[in-house]
Amino acid sequence: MQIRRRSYLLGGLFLLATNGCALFIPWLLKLAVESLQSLHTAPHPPSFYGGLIIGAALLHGTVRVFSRTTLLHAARGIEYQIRDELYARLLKLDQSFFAGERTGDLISRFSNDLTNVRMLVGFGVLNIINSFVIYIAALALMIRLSPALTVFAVIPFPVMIFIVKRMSASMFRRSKKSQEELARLTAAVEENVSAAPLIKAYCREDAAIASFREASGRYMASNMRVAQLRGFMIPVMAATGATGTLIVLLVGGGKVVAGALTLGDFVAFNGYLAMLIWPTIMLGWILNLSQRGAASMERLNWILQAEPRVDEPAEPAAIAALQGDLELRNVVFSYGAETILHGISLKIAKGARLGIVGPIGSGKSTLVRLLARLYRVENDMIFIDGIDINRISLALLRDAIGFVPQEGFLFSRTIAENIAYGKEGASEDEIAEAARMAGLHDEVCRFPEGYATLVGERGITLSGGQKQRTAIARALLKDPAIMILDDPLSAVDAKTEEEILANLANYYGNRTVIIVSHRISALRDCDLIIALEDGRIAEQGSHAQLLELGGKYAALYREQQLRREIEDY
Ligand SMILES: Nc1ncnc2c1ncn2[C@@H]1O[C@H](COP(=O)(O)OP(=O)(O)OP(=O)(O)O)[C@@H](O)[C@H]1O
Repeated sequence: MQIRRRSYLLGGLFLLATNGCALFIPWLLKLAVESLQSLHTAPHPPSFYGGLIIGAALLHGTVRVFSRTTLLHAARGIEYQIRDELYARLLKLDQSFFAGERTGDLISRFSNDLTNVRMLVGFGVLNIINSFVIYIAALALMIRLSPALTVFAVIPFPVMIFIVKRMSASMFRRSKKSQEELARLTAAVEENVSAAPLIKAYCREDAAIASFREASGRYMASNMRVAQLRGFMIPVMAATGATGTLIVLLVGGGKVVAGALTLGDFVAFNGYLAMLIWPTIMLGWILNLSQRGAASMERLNWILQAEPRVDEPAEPAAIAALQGDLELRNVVFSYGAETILHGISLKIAKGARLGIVGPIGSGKSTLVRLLARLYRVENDMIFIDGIDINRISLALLRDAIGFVPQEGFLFSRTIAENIAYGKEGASEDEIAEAARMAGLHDEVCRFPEGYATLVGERGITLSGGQKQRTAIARALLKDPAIMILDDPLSAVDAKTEEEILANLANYYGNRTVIIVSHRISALRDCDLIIALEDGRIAEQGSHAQLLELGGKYAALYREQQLRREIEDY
């Protein structure tokens, strides 16, 4: 990450100038008091120093604005940069990463954690420099005015350092816990908003409110623990700082009365001591900011350093495009400890159609996800055009595949924009043609605003079947060499599914097509059908061959036929 060194350097210089002006003022006060004490012998009248004090104060205010804006802008710049890098990294990560994460937690890293880091690199840095400069300079000037009085003034400092040290570890733990609770709360909000219809349908509002209240209570309690500690720290710091002032007033006042210290020096000394009070109070705040910032940076680094399990090939095969010749050689796969696919081998020639059928959880979706390399595939298992899939650049591979998942995602945009997502700059005709092939066109035309109808949160809610067909149209528009349809019409009835698939058959041409479906009627025309069972190919062949085999496929077909006849009747 590029740190904005120039801005920080400039901001630092402005801060030095700001502090220079501030430190000059007590010294001018000293000279003003001395001039008041000896009106006739002093080189300048008190009004002269009064004018200088006003000038220094004005300059101080002006430079202060520059110092703050420069440093705070730099912090905004860093925040912007980290946000960009986070987003880019998220887009690089694959399904295995997202499967293990809660969306709300990721969102909270983008909002809350990023704000904490910005506060640290902005206000935090600003106050650290400020405190450092003030401490060094004010102490040096105090020593110059009266070394003995300075010793009395700094008596409370070891106490303060002790308090800070004792509390910092505890503050870090409490801050981190509070951030984690906020992430959980964000995740709960996100989940409950998405699941609102489900919660209502099952009359679980009370339970949802109770569990949310519990999460919210935990967040509040963790924040209270942070606030308690901070609330304790700030007054303790302020009190110890004020003790210094009290000691100085007692000892210094005595010195002035005894004639061991001039009134001007005493006034200036108090001015410098007063300048130490604010940075001392800020010490606790800076500490808290650093702890929060460090904890947040740790959470952000966790994303920034996450490596995709599906990575780009070190030496991609030098090919311009894929044709769609597929071969699986003994494909084995597991998400975790349990093996999901056990040695799947098959060949699908370019332009052929493969149908996949099988009971729930038999591994159908897993198999097609691997073909699009959505999960990590071992070497020498999947080949496209004779090239190991791991040697094909991800952009080329994904470009060649039109993947329609079981639950297609729709953006909160118009139907046209959702379909056109498959092809940048698609014309209206192309969009309508894709929708027509997906059996969606007529329904879209019936919407008052046609293709300009907004869907999702800001617009109408499409039915499950309409959503699925929008996703199909999007994939069709992409014009891929390999089309993968993972049970894309489960939300429409068998007859409509057949009609749409028959329509799509005109489009397939010499594309390689893989269709997963629970309904055998949807796969009848495939060149090859595999019946999966527990991650293994139980039966394979054409529809006719499988019927002839008289196995599970044939039994399932008869059952589905019978059910349909009953439904039709
Ligand atoms: N992301 C995942 N992480 C862990 N396990 C998973 C994941 N996705 C699927 N599984 C498990 O892998 C097995 C196969 O799932 P898969 O979705 O491939 O089956 P399927 O045949 O497509 O089922 P369905 O007909 O319900 O779509 C199941 O036991 C499932 O629980």
